[in-house]
Amino acid sequence: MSTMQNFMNTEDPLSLDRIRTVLVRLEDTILFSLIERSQFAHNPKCYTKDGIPALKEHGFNGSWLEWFLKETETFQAKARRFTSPDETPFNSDLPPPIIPSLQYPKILHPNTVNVNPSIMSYYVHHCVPRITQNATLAVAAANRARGIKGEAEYDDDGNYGSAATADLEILQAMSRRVHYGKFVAESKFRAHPKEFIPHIRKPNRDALEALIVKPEVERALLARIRKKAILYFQELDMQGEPVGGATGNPKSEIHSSRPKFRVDVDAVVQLYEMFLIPLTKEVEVDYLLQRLEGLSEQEIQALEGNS
Ligand SMILES: C=C(O[C@@H]1C=C(C(=O)O)C=C[C@H]1O)C(=O)O
Repeated sequence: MSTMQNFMNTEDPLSLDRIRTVLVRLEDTILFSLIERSQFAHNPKCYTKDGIPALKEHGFNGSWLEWFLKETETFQAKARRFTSPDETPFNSDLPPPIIPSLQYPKILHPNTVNVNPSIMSYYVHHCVPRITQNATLAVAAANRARGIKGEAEYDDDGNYGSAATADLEILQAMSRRVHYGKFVAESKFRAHPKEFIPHIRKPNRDALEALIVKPEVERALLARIRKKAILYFQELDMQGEPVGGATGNPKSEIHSSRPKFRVDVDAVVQLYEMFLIPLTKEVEVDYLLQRLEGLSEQEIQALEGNS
């Protein structure tokens, strides 16, 4: 489903149920992109400023991933990706679209909320090492078999382009997911503006968070993510039988009781529980704190009267 269908072809773009279906669909995008990235080793030199010396020779002063992101977002900006209110770029100095922007309905209040630097930092330092563990250990074993020991090329398989392509899919999907919190916040605000306005006028993050948090939705989400991760990540052999799991087939040479997973299931549940959900709530509160900016006292009172 294209971004446009989220806004242009729906009678109620701020229906909380509709917004939540977008978040559910993004779960699949994120999980399958994590599977793609998990095929390649950590390749830590792709994430450090001087990891790939050729970049500086080509005038870029950043990491391989940052270069990949800048080049990709530059093209996407020309193709008007970032005129959509649900896309938030990691780079700021991007060119304008070469074709006219689509006329999206004015749904969100003008805002400057962009938490992509936090997404990038968490992804590079906490996510990549964990989701690439299987491939990294396989590269290390292959290197040891060739007599390469210790630090030398320990967790590098040279797949810098393929790994960065998967990194971008994950980063842009996580960014979309987290910044969708703006639509969630707008929907909740419009439903009960009178409840929110006092805590925006006199900024109170805790009070605003108490108004937006839905523990039952979070519990259901985490249970769903664990089920999806177990289903999507389990390794199957050519016959579609679980690898490493008890198959019940006496001929199977694999009788260990622990199935093998391409990506660590707990890592993905924690990605949501420890990072994506908390950051989405931060985005909701950050957005709400900007929700009255530019409105006259009369406009604010009209909002209060409408609730
Ligand atoms: C996104 C929402 O707001 C909050 C954030 C959630 C999340 O990040 O998954 C889930 C429930 C709420 O605590 C929502 O209400 O759906």
